[in-house]
Amino acid sequence: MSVTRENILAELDRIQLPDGGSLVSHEMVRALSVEGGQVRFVIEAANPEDARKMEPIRAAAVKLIEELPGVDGVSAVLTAHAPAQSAQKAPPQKAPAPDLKIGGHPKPQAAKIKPAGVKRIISVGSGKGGVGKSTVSANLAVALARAGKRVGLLDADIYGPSQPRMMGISGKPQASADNQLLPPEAYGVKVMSIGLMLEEGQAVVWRGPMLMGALQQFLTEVAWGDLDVLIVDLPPGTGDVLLTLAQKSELAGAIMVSTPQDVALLDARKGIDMLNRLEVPLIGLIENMSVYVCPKCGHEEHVFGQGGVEAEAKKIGAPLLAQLPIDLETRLGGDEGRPIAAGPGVMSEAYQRLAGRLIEAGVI
Ligand SMILES: Nc1ncnc2c1ncn2[C@@H]1O[C@H](COP(=O)(O)OP(=O)(O)OP(=O)(O)O)[C@@H](O)[C@H]1O
Repeated sequence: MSVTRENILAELDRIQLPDGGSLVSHEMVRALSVEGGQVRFVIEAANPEDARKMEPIRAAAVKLIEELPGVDGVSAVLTAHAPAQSAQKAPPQKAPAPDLKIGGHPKPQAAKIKPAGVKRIISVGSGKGGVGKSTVSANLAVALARAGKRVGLLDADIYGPSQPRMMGISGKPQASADNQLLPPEAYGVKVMSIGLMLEEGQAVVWRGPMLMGALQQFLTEVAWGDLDVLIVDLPPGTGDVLLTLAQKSELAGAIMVSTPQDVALLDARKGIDMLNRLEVPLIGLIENMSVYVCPKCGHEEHVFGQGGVEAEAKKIGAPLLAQLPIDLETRLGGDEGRPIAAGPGVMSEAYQRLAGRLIEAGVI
C-alpha cells in the first residue's frame, strides 16, 4: 500500500502541541514530499528558540510516520524563520561574516539580478531527486575551471545542500571589506552554499518569499568577482527555486540531468515543460548513470534502462550533451570532497569533453 500526503498529514495532526493545537493546525508542516516510501518534511517554528524546544515533537512525528504502512524512511527537520544569531558558534574567522539573514524576505527589486562580473548564469536541474544533478554540477564546474574558465558554483539545493561535501569545503564564509560574503574556492571554482551558513546537522527550509530572499542574497551579496559562468545547482523538481531564478535573474540557459529510468524521465519532461513556459533556453540533456560497466569483465549492465534520455533528447530536439556511466570513483570522490573531474581517468575525460562541448558551442 502506498502512503499519501493526506495519510501523513492526518497522522501529524494527532500530535498535540502544548497549546492544544497540532503541527497541522498551526501550519507548521512544510515542504512535505512523499516519493515512493520516502517521506520528507520540515517543521517550521516561529523562531530558533521554539525550534530547539520542539526536538521531542520532531522525534515523535518521525516515529509516528515511520510506523505507517508503506513508509520506508522519514526525514524531518526542524527549522525556524531565520537562523539564531546568538546561539550559533561560528568557527574562528578573520573578519566577521556579514549579517546575512539568509532566508529573509526579498528586497524590492526592479531589474533582473545578475552579479555585475558574471557573464552568464546556467542552471543544472533534474525532475527527480538523486539522479546525480549535484555530482554533475560540481564536476562540470571543475572541468570548466580546468579548461581555463572562471567558474562559480551556487548550491541552490536549499533543501539538501551537498556542494560543501562534494567540493570538500567547510567553515563559514569570510566577509569582504564591503561586507560581502567571500565564496571559498576549491578546485579553481568559487563555491557558495546555504550548507556553509548552517551548523552541522541544522536544516533550514523557507516559505516561497524567504526562498526568493535567500536566492537574491546569494546573487547580490556574494563577492563572485568576474566569472565566465555561474553554475546553479537547483533542487530537484519544478519548484520555487527555478521559478525564482528564471523570473528574478538573467538565466542564460538550463541543463537537465536524468537517468534513463522511466520515472526520472517523466519528471525531467515536467521540468522541461516548466523551462519552456518560463522561456528559459534548454541547453541540453545529460544522461547520468546510463550504464554500469563491470570493472572485472567489461560487461555492460543498463541498470536504469537504456537509451531513454537519448530518445527524449531526439524527440524534443535538444542536444544530448553527455552519457555518464555509473562509476564507483565518481561516488567516492563526491563523498570525500574530491570531484572526479579534478583528477585523471576516463570519467574526468568525459567531464572535460562535456565542458569542451559547451565551450565550443559558445554556451560558456
Ligand atoms: N555517475 C555516477 N556513478 C555513481 N554514483 C553516482 C553517479 N552520479 C551520482 N552518483 C551518486 O549518486 C548519489 C546522488 O547523487 P547527487 O547527490 O549528485 O544527486 P542529486 O540529483 O543532486 O540528488 P538530490 O536530489 O539529493 O539533490 C550520490 O551518492 C552520488 O555520489
